[in-house]
Amino acid sequence: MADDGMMLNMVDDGSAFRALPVYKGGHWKDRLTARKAAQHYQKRVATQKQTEADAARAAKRRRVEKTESDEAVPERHVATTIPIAPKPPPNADEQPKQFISSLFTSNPVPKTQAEETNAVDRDPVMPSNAPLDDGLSNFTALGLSPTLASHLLHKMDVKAPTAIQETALKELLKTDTDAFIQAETGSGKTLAYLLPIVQRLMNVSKAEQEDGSVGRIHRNSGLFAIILAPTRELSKQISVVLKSLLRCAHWIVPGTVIGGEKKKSEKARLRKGLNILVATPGRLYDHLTTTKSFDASNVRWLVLDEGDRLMELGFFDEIHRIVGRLNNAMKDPRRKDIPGLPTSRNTTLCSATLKSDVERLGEISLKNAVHVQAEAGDRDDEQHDEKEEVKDSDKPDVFMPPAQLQQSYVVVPAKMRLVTLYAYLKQVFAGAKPDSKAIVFMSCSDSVDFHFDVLTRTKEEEDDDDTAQEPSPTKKPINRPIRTSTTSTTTTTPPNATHASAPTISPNLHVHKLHGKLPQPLRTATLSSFATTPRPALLLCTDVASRGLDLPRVDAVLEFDPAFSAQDHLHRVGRTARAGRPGAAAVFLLPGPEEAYVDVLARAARTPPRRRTADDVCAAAFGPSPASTSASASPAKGRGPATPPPPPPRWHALATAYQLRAERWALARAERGAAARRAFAAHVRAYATHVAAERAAFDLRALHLGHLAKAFALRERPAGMGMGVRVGVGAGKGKAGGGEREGGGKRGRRDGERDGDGAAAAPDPDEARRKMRAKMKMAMDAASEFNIG
Ligand SMILES: Nc1ncnc2c1ncn2[C@@H]1O[C@H](COP(=O)(O)OP(=O)(O)OP(=O)(O)O)[C@@H](O)[C@H]1O
Repeated sequence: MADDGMMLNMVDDGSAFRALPVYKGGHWKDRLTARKAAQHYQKRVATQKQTEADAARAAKRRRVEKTESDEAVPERHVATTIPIAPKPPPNADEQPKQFISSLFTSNPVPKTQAEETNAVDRDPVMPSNAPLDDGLSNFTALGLSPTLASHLLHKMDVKAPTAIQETALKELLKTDTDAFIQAETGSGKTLAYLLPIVQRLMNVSKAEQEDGSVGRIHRNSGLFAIILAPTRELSKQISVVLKSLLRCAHWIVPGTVIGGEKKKSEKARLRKGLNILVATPGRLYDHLTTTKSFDASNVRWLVLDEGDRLMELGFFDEIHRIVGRLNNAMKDPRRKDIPGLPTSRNTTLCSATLKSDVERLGEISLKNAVHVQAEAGDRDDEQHDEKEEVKDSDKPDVFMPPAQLQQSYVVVPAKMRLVTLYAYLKQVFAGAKPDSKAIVFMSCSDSVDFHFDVLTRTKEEEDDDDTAQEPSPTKKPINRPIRTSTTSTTTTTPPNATHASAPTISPNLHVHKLHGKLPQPLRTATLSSFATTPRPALLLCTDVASRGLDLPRVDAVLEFDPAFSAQDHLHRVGRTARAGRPGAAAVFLLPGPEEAYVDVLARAARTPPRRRTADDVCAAAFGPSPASTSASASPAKGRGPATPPPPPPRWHALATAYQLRAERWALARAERGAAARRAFAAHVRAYATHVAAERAAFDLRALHLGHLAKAFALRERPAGMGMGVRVGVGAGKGKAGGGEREGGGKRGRRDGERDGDGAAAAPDPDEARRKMRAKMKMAMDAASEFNIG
């Protein structure tokens, strides 16, 4: 059954009193569609006016009747007699009926208003994570050797330290201490903990050259530092930075054990000897317990990078055991006393946040740690014991995005999400630099797959679509190999046409997708392609790419689906505006309860986020209305409507045409429809997993599934999804209010948050949500999918 967004296109009965715009160029079907959409819009406005006039006349008649007779008409009866739609004309049956995809009707009214600050030009903001260019801070002044400083400058293009690097070098180069490094995204935390370690190991070798008292470090001198990262991707990234740093100290040998290859080769590497090891916790613990040749007795530094992520992925127990083993290893008789290196082991914990789970990690790994932060004001009391750390954490989390990041939110009705995504991306890449990149975050893998296919559908698929008027489940599927990147589709639309058919996002765009269900080698190849392509590139991904990944030249981040928590949001938007570069981030919000999320955004922003609407984005992307469509018509003389309804803006037709093409494409092949339905169902399930503090903004019961289906190029809400999801009465009006419900609305009233657990199995909704969120994470980006060793 069509939802209320699907309107029957009534046959033109000749009542149109205003010439329709003439559409030129493009495919004939799209021109037809655009024309029908315009007709439909005019008819709807006329019908609305007629309905209002009829209602007014009926009310007047009733008032007159009431005064003439004591028989009053009951109010509710009156209500049902008001015509809600015009009767079809007598010859309607002779005309072909067509469903018109009405994107612009029955959309909820946004609650938020454009802020005045939107209109004001904001002062340029100084980047908060940029290298310091005050002329005072340079690496040699902070204690780095000229060799290392020159290597940074000439080989790594790192001229001056960032604020966190400056503080870390001051604290960690000369003193032996545990440290908790906390700084915003993209501020250079990796070099902040690597530089002191590398410099001190280089100093040891220097001492040997001067007085011959210490043997120069070589691969068999011992393992001095271990860096633990939560995922393979992050470990590899750290390893790349470390290797490029050590090109000026080639005798210091780095290595990795992160799984994904035969353990035998890792064992061989460990046996050969390494000085600095990058590892994932599971794999490291495995080697600590099973690899006999693995000697950890000389370890002087343990770094726990991305502490919050380590905890989220459940590595607490492994790290606890690793710390215990390393403590024991310090008493090993094989331990060498090397002047210049710390006598006991120093541990550094890096985390963007100071949440309680990170504190737990600190409790088991840190002792009298210094708190290394970029802002001087936050370092008043630098010496903390573990208890003091816990006290500090009682203050609100001060994790903020980089100051130069421009944040905005776009209020997008559910039905318009797909077309607005397309329009938004068109805008991002219009006139962008040739190597500009953008990332779009989605809530689940199925949604990423679906949107990747929709945005990159090929000409061949579109042609296939053109021949299909109806769904054809019997057609053989096109054998599309698994691909994670492709060039955006080209269409037959001539560049200067009147845009009856949707143009491409950008002719040279290289589109990628990344999520946890893809095999590891594909993920690695995709990331590498996205990072290195010289063309404009787009990455559609889940939260697999939200933490720690340092992808170059990302100018824009779009949260197509809002993050599951404010913390996740900050990590996601932190993929842009790195190391002082500019960046923009936007999040799509549905009109209604979701707009409450603006408060969460504002709390996690240094300046209030700007507000835009789907109309703003689409109008800008599809082009402004031509003068002919905005000119006001002269009032009609005599009886009849005093003012003709304004014609729709031209972009309505273009947006509608885009939507219809996507729908036709999805309907044309059974496998595409199935993918769309899968994405829809997974999206709705993911929707139920927002953290408790933000759940009010993401109320599953307020979700209009019929409208949302359109965002997945479906013409109606898929029936019988079996998601265990129920949508409440408030979920849009629909006919008789019953069309929106899964399972006829007779299921439990609060089962929206459950995923097939059944009501009895999940008595505590919070617990159920937590479980479901954990499940979603596992399905999207969690440890199992990273194959963490
Ligand atoms: N002093 C510097 N000057 C210029 N660029 C730098 C400097 N230090 C680091 N960078 C660059 O900044 C980028 C971000 O660094 P890094 O990944 O270490 O940040 P981070 O703080 O760990 O971010 P996240 O919290 O997102 O993991 C990298 O591309 C790195 O090469």
